Amino acid sequence: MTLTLPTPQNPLHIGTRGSPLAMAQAHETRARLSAAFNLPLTAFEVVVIKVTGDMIQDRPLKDIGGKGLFTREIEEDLLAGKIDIAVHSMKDMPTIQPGGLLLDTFLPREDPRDAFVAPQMSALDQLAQGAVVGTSSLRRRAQLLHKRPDLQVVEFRGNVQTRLRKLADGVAECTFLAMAGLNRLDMENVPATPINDTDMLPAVAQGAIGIERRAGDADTEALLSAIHDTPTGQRLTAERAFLLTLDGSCETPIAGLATLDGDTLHLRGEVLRPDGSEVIKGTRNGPISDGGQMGVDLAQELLAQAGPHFFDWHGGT
Ligand SMILES: NCc1[nH]cc(CCC(=O)O)c1CC(=O)O
Repeated sequence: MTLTLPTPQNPLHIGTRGSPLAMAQAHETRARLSAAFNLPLTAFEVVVIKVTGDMIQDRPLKDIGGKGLFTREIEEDLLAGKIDIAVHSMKDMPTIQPGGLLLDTFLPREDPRDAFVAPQMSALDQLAQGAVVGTSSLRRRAQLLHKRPDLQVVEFRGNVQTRLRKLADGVAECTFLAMAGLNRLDMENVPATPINDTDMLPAVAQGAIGIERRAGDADTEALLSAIHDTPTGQRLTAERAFLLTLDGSCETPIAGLATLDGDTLHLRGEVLRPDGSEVIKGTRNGPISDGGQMGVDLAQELLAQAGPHFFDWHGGT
């Protein structure tokens, strides 16, 4: 079977959200595909798709329906053939894809850590008693309150640029962003300090870009296999199995990170009560090929420790 390559006359359509970070990720995907097959950039066309999550900026995500809001329209266009691939931040992706779609291509992972972002400070312990911190992430909020119950957390939605503007306007004294986003947008001028993953365990899949395709589209499958990063895929297999077993939704603060050392995969995971009052953590080490099962096992261990009432929280505030 021969592979039909895209051409400027018949380009491959790359679907993405329109945020600056999403656009940077789509253009990175395009550059990698063009380089892998020695094709002109014009053999790939970036198609911007409006998604509900980007249009509603004034309400917390958990009130308007959570993660799927950033992907539904894009996945519909992919299934309808309006685009051929969709580029996503893996941390925003549900663990199960709609029928007919596969999400199994990953670009080399960026720095998975969170960054502490504040104009005058470089670490959390410099924040005064009772300081106001801005984040819309339930995970970051719970992790912060666990360490510093004195802090006041205010909702901070929007893309990287919006959040930096709120910080400049004095809405909060600091905020938290993924290092990956800052690096991909070349924002060296942002006052950001990476936080050790031992101090703040990142979200599952943070820093990883995933590319979704239609099942059965053999040409696209062959194209994507040329830019897939196997180590990133191995790490995400463990982290996403952990998330899936915990049934992670936007309402449950969950963190997880896998790292590789030779043939060994090391997985750390934690679940928190949203108010930060309790954290349950665990680790697994094993052969890389067991990553998925290690994710399941670790999640089951944490669920057993948490007991039936740990997750009894349904927003309200
Ligand atoms: N939820 C928004 C989102 N999705 C992915 C990233 C950052 C890039 C990444 O983790 O790949 C961000 C912004 C942030 O958390 O600062």
